[in-house]
Amino acid sequence: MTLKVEDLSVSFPTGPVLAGISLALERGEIVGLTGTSGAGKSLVAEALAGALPGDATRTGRITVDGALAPPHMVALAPQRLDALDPLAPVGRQIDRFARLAGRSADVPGALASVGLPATTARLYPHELSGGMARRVLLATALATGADWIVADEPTVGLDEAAAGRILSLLADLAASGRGVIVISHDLIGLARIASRVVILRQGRHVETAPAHAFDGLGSCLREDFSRALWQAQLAPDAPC
Ligand SMILES: Nc1ncnc2c1ncn2[C@@H]1O[C@H](COP(=O)(O)OP(=O)(O)OP(=O)(O)O)[C@@H](O)[C@H]1O
Repeated sequence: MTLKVEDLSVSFPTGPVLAGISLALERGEIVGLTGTSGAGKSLVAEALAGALPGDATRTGRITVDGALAPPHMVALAPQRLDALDPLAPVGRQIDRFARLAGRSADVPGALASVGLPATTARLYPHELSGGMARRVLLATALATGADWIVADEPTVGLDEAAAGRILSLLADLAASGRGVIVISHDLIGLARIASRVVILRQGRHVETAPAHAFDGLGSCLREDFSRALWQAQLAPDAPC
């Protein structure tokens, strides 16, 4: 099965912010989405999940195997941890998301699929570590039963070890047959788990590069902008 975004554009009353974005994703695959701050990554995620702000106008097609994707086909694990309701225990929030998607929730199952014990269901968001909160956001997305998951900056604010565990978890989700889009500024992490990385700049598509192009100084990347983005992340002792 293939999820396709074709010629996606988004504008607000203040003007256009995304134009002509296209990407494709297979089940079992991870595609990365990156770009500088404000490039439009979160808006792509929100468009995919049918969660754009009310004053946004969207054009373009989002399809699965050629048919328009119905609501709840793509589940979003949002960037902001405050997307979690501070007044509700984790289990109730997972249950709420599942019901919104018309499913009865398997809360322990959703928690287990992100490597959290069933007892996490009783905790409130303020009792979670950053890594646990990221996992809970993924669990709410998985509880909807969606085959397509968008994780928006799932490792931001985490130390290297916790970020590595989240990336492994996303790889496991893809290995279990889901299609996963991972939005991140961490190109090194993305290149490790994604097959391709889509690069955006100021609301426009720059290039879609295979993961192996993020190597050395990025000489296999097509665009100067992509190379600059990649080189900015290289360790100071990288070969020159
Ligand atoms: N509700 C809105 N009304 C008007 N403009 C908006 C709205 N939401 C986002 N934008 C604009 O759309 C552009 C893209 O925003 P978006 O949040 O998708 O960027 P991003 O690439 O995810 O950035 P970051 O990496 O900082 O999270 C920005 O210029 C932003 O100011």
